[in-house]
Amino acid sequence: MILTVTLNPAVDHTLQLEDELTPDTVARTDSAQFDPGGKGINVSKYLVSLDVETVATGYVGDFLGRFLQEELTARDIPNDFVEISGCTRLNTTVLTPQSEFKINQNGPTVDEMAVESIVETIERYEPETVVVAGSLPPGVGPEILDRIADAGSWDTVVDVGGDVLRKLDAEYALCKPNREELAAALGEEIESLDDAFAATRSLQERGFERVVTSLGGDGAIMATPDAVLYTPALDVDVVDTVGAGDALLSGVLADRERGGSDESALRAGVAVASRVVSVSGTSVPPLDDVLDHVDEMRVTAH
Ligand SMILES: O=P(O)(O)OC[C@@]1(O)O[C@H](CO)[C@@H](O)[C@@H]1O
Repeated sequence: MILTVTLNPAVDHTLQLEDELTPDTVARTDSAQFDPGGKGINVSKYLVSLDVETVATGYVGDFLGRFLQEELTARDIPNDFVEISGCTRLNTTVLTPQSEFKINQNGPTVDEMAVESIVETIERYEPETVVVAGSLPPGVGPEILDRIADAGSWDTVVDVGGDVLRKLDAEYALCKPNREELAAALGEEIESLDDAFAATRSLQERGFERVVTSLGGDGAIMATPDAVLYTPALDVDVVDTVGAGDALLSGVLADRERGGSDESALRAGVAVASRVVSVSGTSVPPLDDVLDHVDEMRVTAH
C-alpha cells in the first residue's frame, strides 16, 4: 500500500477566463472549480484511478480542511488527516487563452506536536511505500522528512523543493524533482536536455536510489544505479499543467507496485502525466485505459 503525506494540502481553485487579464480591470467568469489538492493528495487521487491501494494523510484545518476531507471521501479517496488549528490554504490557478497563472498560499503554521501525530498515523497503516510530497508548511523543517523515512521499514519517496532536498540525510527510494527543483538542489543551471541527464545522475549519486525528473513538455528522465533513461512527452492538447508532476509520479509508482521495470515505470509515468494535462485543475480524467499502449513509447539510455 502506498501512503501519501501532504504536509501542506490545499484546496485548488481554478478559474478559466475568456480574455487575457488586464491590470486595474475586473475580470469576470462563469467557471469556478474546487479540487482537494496538494502534491501527495493528488498522487493518491491518481493512484485510486489507477487501481492502486492508497491512503492520504497530512495536516488539515478549519473550513477548507473540512471541505478537503469531505471531497476526498465523496470521491472515494481513503484519507486520515491530522487536525491543526490554522486554516488549510486555497491555491488559485487562473487560465487565460495565452497563459497559466498560479498563486499558492504559504499555508498555516504547524507546531512540533503535530509532527509525531503524522508519524503515528503512518505507522498505523504499515505501508510499503510512503510518499512525502509538496511544500513544507511554516513551522516544519526538513528534519520531518528524515524522521518519517527513519521511522519504519517502508520505502520513502520525496517530492519536495530543491533547497529541502539538499538537507536530507536518511535513505530515500525515489526523489521526483522538476527542472527548477533539480537546478536548486544542485545549485546549477539546467539549460539543455543533456544538462538535465547529467544533473539527474548527480542528484541520484547524492543519496537517492532513483531520481525521476519531470520536464513538462520535454518528457521525463529516470536515473537508477545502472542507467539514465529518457522518455519524451506524448503529443497532446494541454489545458493546464497543474498536477502533471504528481501524475508522473503516480504512474511510476503504480507500475513499480505491479512489478514493472524502470523502463516501463517511466513510460507509465509519462503516459499518466500526458493524460492529466488534458483536464483543468487537479481533477482526475479517466485513467483506466491510460497504460494500454505504453509499450509503444520510446525509452532511450543516456
Ligand atoms: O505549494 P506546493 O505544496 O509546492 O504545491 C501545491 C500545489 O501547487 O501542487 C499541486 C500540483 O502539483 C496543487 O494541487 C497544489 O496547489
